[in-house]
Amino acid sequence: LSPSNGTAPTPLTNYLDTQYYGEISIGSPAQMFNVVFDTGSANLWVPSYSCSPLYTACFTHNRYDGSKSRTHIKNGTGFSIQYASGNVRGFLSEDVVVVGGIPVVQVFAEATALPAIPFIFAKFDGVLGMGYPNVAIDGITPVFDRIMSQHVLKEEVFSVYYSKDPMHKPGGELVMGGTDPEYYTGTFNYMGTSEAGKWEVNMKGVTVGEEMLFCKEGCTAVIDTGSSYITGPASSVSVLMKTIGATELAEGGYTVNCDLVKSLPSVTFHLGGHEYSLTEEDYILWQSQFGEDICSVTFRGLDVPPPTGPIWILGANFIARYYTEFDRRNNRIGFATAV
Ligand SMILES: COCCCC[C@@](O)(c1ccccc1-c1ccccc1)[C@@H]1CCCN(C(=O)[C@H]2C[C@@H](N)[C@@H](O)C2)C1
Repeated sequence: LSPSNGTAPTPLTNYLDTQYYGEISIGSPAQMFNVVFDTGSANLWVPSYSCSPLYTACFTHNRYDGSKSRTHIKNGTGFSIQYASGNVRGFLSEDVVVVGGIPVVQVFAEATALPAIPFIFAKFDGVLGMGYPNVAIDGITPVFDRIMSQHVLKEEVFSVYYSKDPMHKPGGELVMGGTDPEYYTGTFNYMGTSEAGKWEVNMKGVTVGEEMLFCKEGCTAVIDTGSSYITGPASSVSVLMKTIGATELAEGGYTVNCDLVKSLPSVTFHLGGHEYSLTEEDYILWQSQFGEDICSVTFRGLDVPPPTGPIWILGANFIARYYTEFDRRNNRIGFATAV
C-alpha cells in the first residue's frame, strides 16, 4: 500500500479506544500535527501559534506557525466551527498539507480560541474533516476533494480501520484510494447515503437481544469516524440502558456491574438489508481505575433537533467492529467484518 499504486495509507494511533488520530504535515519545512479524520465535519483546523495564552489547550498541543513556512499564504478571514462540545474559533490560512504522502495546497483554520473542555483531554492537535463539501464551513474545499481532483487515487474512496486493542500496532489505519484487506474479512455490504452530501444512511431499526425496540419506523444513522461512541435519542438510550441494567453517571455516561457483562444482550443495527450486531465486547469499555474495574457502556444519549434529528450516530466502537469504506464516487458506504 503506497501512493504509487493509487492508495495512500495513514497509520492511526488508538488512545483508550476513544480517540483515534493520525499524523499530517502542514508547511515547508513540514510542521507535524496529529488530527482526527472526522467524517462528521469537513474542515481542517489545527492550533495556531498566535493562540492567546489564555487558552491552555493551545499550549499542550502542536501549533502552526505561518511565519516559519515558506509556502504559507496569508488569508486572515475569521473562522468558527460548532461541535456538540462547543465551538472552535480562529482565522483562515493556506499552505501545503501532506496526508498519506499526498501534498495539497489547502485552506485551513488556525485555531486561536480552543476551549479547555474538552480539548485539554485531546491527545490529538486538530481535526481533518472527511465530510462532503456542502458540510464545509465558509465553502472551503475539503482536503479529500483536493486530493480527488489530483486524480492520483485508484478509487475515489477512503476506508477506516479502528483497532479494538490499545496494544495493537497500529491503532488503526486510514486508506485513501481503496481498502486494506489486512484489516477485514469477507465481502463488503454497501448501502447508499440517505441524503446527498452526508455520510449517513437510512436505518430500519435497532434490536436489543431478539426484540426490535427502537427506530421501528426507520430513522437516520450517521457513520461518524470522529465520534468515540454510539449516540441515540436520549429517550431510546435511557430505555436501552434500563434494559441492560446500566446506571447513569453524572456526566451522562453509563456503567454496568462488571460481573453482569457476560450476560448482556447484543444490540443490532439494521442497515441496508443487513444486520450489524455489537456484543458486550464491542460496547463495554472495561477500565481499571484505582485498582477496581469500571465497566462503562459506550452509548450516549444525544438529542439532535429536527430536521436533522432524531438520529443515531455510529462512532468508533461500531467502526472498530465493522471496517468501513466511504465511497465518494458512488455516494455509498460499505461495511465488512473487521479483523
Ligand atoms: C474517534 O476519535 C474521536 C475523537 C474524540 C471526539 C471527542 O470525543 C473529543 C474528545 C476529547 C477531546 C476532544 C474531542 C473532540 C471535540 C470536538 C471535535 C473533535 C474532537 C468529541 C467530544 C464532544 C462530542 N464529540 C463530537 O461532537 C465530535 C463528533 C465528530 N463528528 C466531531 O465533529 C466532533 C466527540
